[in-house]
Amino acid sequence: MLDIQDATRFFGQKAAVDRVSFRIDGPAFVGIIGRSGAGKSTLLRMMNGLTPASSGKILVEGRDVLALRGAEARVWQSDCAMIFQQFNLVGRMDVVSNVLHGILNRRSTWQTVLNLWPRADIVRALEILDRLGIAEQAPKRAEALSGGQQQRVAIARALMQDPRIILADEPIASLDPMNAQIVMDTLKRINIEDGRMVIANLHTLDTARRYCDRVIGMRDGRVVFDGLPEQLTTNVAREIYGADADFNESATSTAITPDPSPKSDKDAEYAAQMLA
Ligand SMILES: Nc1ncnc2c1ncn2[C@@H]1O[C@H](COP(=O)(O)OP(=O)(O)OP(=O)(O)O)[C@@H](O)[C@H]1O
Repeated sequence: MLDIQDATRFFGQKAAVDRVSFRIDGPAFVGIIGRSGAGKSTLLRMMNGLTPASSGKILVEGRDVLALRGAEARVWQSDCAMIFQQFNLVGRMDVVSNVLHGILNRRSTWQTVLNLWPRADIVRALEILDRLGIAEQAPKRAEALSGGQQQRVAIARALMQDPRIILADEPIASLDPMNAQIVMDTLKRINIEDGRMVIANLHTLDTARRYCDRVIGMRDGRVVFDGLPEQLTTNVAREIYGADADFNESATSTAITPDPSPKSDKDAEYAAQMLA
């Protein structure tokens, strides 16, 4: 379904992404790991057209999405929704409007300016929020929510697009362990229940092992590992990170320790559901 062939991106003389090739056939949950500057974000941004490629192809069902322009490129962008570390919500806007922004490019300018949305779209946005356990937050300003709740709103906004692929760039890097788990569980659930492919840049090995069907390791713009989570041994990780013998995995851990004061009862309830 997704076939990346020699994807390359130069910034000046430096190849941030250097002849990356891999293929993902089904709706897998794929993690991309590697140290800071390895090229993970650039690769994800190339996939959905935010960063143009210098060369290479990204074929989706045989069509090179790197070559798409104008309306076709926008259709592709809504087919592969992106989630960011900093959520990228409009903080002063209410939650449901943020979710509706997922389909902003399907609206006319005057409808957008007047903030007019068809009832069916509003109902769908509320249904998605309900599915993610945050329906009661719908009328609140996005900036009033906890980080974990904001990331779930960002996931809801992505789902509003009804994408085939969700690209998540360090989706839990700004979250505490409990909220990180809720967000990862949410992405996993969407992957399994909806059959949407998820590709997530992750900075912690235990998260990659726990949630991913496949892990891709990048170093200096190149793919240096592509395998199953159980093949991601400490030695392999050391190679990917270019670390020396005292490389300590626990430094990258997001292991959950019981949180005696969850941010809200709803969060705790949602976590319990997810963990059940
Ligand atoms: N817009 C840009 N202009 C110039 N150089 C860039 C730009 N974006 C990324 N780079 C460079 O490309 C390389 C890869 O960066 P990238 O952000 O893709 O890495 P990363 O693995 O996602 O790292 P991090 O985890 O820190 O985000 C880095 O050397 C970075 O400095």
